[in-house]
Amino acid sequence: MKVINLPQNFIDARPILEQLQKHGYEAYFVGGSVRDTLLETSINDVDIATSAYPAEVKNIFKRTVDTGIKHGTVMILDHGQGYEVTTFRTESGYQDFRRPDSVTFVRSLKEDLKRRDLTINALAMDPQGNIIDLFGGLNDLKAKTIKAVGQPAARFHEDALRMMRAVRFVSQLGFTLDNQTRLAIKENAPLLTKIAVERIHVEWIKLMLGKDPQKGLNEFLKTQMFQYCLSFKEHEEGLKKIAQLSNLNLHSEIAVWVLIGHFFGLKPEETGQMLREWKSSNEIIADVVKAQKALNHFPVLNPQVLYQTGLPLLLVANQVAKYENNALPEATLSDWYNSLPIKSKKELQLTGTDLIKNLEFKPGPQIGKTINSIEQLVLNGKLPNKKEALLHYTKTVM
Ligand SMILES: Nc1ccn([C@@H]2O[C@H](COP(=O)(O)OP(=O)(O)OP(=O)(O)O)[C@@H](O)[C@H]2O)c(=O)n1
Ligand SMILES: [Mg+2]
Repeated sequence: MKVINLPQNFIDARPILEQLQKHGYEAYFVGGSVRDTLLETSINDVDIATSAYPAEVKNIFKRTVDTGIKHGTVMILDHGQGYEVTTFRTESGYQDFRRPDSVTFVRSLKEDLKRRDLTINALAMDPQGNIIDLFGGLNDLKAKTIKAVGQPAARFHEDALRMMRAVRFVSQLGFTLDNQTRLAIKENAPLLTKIAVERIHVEWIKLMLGKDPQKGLNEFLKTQMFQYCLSFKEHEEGLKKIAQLSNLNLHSEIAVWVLIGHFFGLKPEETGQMLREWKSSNEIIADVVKAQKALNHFPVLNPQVLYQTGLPLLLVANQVAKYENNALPEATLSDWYNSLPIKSKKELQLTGTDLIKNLEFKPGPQIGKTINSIEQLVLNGKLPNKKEALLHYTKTVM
């Protein structure tokens, strides 16, 4: 099989492969970019694999950087943008179920592809676009099957994260999990506890934002992987409810966690606590907590809630509200928000300095308190947002 119209990323990288070939080595595109090209979806970066050893690669090109030399990866800068080239390799050991004890460079493409996770990820493509399919990847792409290369259990012992990757691809591609692969995941699911939570997190979000998250979630449940992902083990019912939602179609990580917190029956602060275990950033945690708080008010939103949440997070909460039939038309939500007299404190036409200059306030807590009260009055339409009026009110009433 040959890809006729190679995407531009491959064409740009082709001189690197050709130069390796000119020196007598093999060089191929491998991994996700080949898979996605065959699926006719867009690609980002291309991975290049070669029979040349790292020292040999460095001899051929003028400008290289040792980005992962121990694992055989060298970055080549000769052709504008940097390209990572990795020497064919096999691995051995895997005592920690995460990474090999040792990496051995080899000259054979087959040896390299054999230790990759899934058949659809074990395809190679030469610079002319010819596909090299040594493990049935093309067939599985056609049959829409997610299947481990060779013995599934062996692949999962090499890197237990691959079990999550398999189910993530079920969701992302809408493919079906091969039976043997599913069985092996079920047997080896406890190995997930050996994997850094950050890595599981990435796969989990990709799963939830995939094109068929229900399908991915059902496999996540069926294989029992959820039992080994932090507090998910206590929320089988919540996960099942989510897996049964129709048209699950979220657009952001924040929406994913708001939905989860909501269907797990957690209070916003408890969702925040769960996210700390998942090692989310403070920024994401704050946004999720805010959006879930707003969700609890839907579909009745007073100015206070609109103001505190902000439009982007209101729209996120609205996405989740859909699954409780509480959602508002987005235009209505935007209109409500846009008709707020002020969107932030910065827009308030009265500042602490005004109070000091005009009303002889002394620096101290009283200033903040006054500004907060005025902010509330303006927000609720009780006072116009005009400096004169606000000063006058402060002077005569407060
Ligand atoms: N645990 C892993 C991770 C990666 N790979 C191999 O390395 C390639 C590149 O890995 P990565 O970029 O992480 O994944 P992709 O398959 O490219 O998927 P994505 O589109 O998410 O980048 C994969 O296709 C696969 O051949 C693997 O065998 N086992
Ligand atoms: Mg990739």
